[in-house]
Amino acid sequence: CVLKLKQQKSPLNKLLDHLLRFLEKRDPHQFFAWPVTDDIAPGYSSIITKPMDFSTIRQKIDDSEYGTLTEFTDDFKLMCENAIRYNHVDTVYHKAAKRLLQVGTKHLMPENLMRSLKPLS
Ligand SMILES: CC(=O)c1cc(-c2ccccn2)c2ncccn12
Repeated sequence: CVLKLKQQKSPLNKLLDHLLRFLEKRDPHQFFAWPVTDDIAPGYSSIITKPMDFSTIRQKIDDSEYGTLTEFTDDFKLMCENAIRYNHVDTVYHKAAKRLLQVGTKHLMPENLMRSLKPLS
C-alpha cells in the first residue's frame, strides 16, 4: 500500500490550529462544537443560509482550505453572527455567541496575535 506521507503543517495551519483550540476553550458548553440541526433549532436551515461551527472550521484547517488568517476569522465571526441572529437576545446561545465573538475578536487582533505566535516559533 502506498503510505500517505504526513504533510508538514504550514506555519499558517499551525497558527490556525492553535487559535482554534484557544477559541474552543471559550465554548465550555460546546454550543458551537457541531453544526446546528433543524431538530434542535426549528427552521434553522431556512433562516441561516451559511452555517458554520468549530468542527467545520477544524475540517477546513486539516484540508488546508484557509489561505489567510482573514478567511479563518471570517468563518469564526460567521459562526457567532449566525447564533446572534437566529437566537433571541434572552437565550443562552445568543449571550454565549456575543461573549465568544468579543473574546475571539480581541485575541485575533494583530498585537494580541503576536502573543500567540511567540511560542510557535
Ligand atoms: C449555536 C446555536 O445556535 C445553538 C447551539 C445549540 C445546541 C448545541 C449543543 C447542544 C444543544 N443545543 C442550539 N440549540 C438550540 C438553538 C440554537 N442552538
